[in-house]
Amino acid sequence: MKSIPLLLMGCGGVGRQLLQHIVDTRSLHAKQGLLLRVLGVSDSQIMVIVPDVFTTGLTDMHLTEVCRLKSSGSSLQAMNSFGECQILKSSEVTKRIVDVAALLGRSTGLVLIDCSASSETIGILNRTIDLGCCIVLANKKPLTSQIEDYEKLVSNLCQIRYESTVGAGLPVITSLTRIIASGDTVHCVVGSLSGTLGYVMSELEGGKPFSQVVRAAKSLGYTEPDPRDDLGGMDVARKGLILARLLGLKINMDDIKVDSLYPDEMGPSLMTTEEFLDKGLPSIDTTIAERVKKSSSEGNVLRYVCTIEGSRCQVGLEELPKNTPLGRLRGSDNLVEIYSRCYKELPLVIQGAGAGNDTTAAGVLADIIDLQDRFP
Ligand SMILES: NC(=O)C1=CN([C@@H]2O[C@H](COP(=O)(O)OP(=O)(O)OC[C@H]3O[C@@H](n4cnc5c(N)ncnc54)[C@H](OP(=O)(O)O)[C@@H]3O)[C@@H](O)[C@H]2O)C=CC1
Ligand SMILES: N[C@@H](CC=O)C(=O)O
Repeated sequence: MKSIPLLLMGCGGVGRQLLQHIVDTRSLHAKQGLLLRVLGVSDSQIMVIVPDVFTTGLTDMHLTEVCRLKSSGSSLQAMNSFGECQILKSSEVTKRIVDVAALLGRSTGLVLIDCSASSETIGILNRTIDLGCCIVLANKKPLTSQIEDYEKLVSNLCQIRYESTVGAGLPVITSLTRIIASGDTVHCVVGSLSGTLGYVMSELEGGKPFSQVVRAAKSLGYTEPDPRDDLGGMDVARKGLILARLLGLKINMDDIKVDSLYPDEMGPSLMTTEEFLDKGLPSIDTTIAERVKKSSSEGNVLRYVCTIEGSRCQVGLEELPKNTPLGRLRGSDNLVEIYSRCYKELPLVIQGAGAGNDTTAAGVLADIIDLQDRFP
């Protein structure tokens, strides 16, 4: 049996669902000769880790308890009632991850998984890569900071997978990587890359208030921890930047034109997320409803579109005819059109659920399995 040791950073909606998928697919993976050995799990405060990282892993009972505690809002500290686990404070976590990476990187191998929504993980991901380990990301932030960090992270493509950062479980990165590897030239990528904004825009067409549909998107697990990341266009811009960099553009976030759906005075430095949801959003319900009504009266719909063409990447709200592929999009579906030498008149189209814990965690799990040849 091939054993793949894993360390997971981030135990929110996606991280917990990943643990659940790992437990649920034990017999499937055993038939394929694979054992996913979860050595440790961390959130922003605590890491739970096995003392012997060479041979053991957290049991399925441990993993289920981690999910139960985090879902109920409890601290992972309560895992200390399981004698077999070590509990580390956040100040001790980085050192332990690096120690484990140094021990396992060039022996059994290790996959460090980033299901956090933090930009603080960049340093540890880079050090882990240097120690010969693999990384799998759902978190877009490490890939969308300065170009030097991005180039370091992707310097050895055998060690990194990040499919879920764009399109959740959809094969967007894989498809583009294959097209590029074949020598085909990509001229343009255009699409709706936000499950949240896709859901919000199509629900608004039914006349529901903006504030209500944003709350629904949050409870369905589509939004970022702070939905302003979605509504302000930053989350789509990050996905656009990841795709643009994959296409070879040496650009940073500052080079992307981003349209926001909420005004500056509702920004994160001026109100909390709860204030934004309770007071900020309802105050713009009418403005947004009028915008939707106006576009509908002209036979159009509003869609939040990302376009990468030449050296330009831009994201923003566009009025599109109802009867176009993007105009027909419903719910959290993403749609990506890739125009290249081979896909010239008719693009390669990738469409499907683009957000949600289940599909995102499935994408992360598939990335882990895709790395299996790196393990002895
Ligand atoms: N939901 C979706 O549809 C998709 C999500 N993603 C990405 O997946 C990631 C996770 O999303 P989601 O699960 O919804 O987010 P959540 O906010 O539910 O979870 C984030 C988790 O990360 C933990 N965390 C924060 N900082 C750190 C840190 N420095 N080290 C370790 N853990 C940390 C948080 O800890 P604590 O619990 O203590 O707060 C929390 O457990 C995000 O980056 C998101 O962009 C990508 C594609 C789709
Ligand atoms: N908040 C994101 C989740 C996936 O990246 C979205 O709505 O698409």
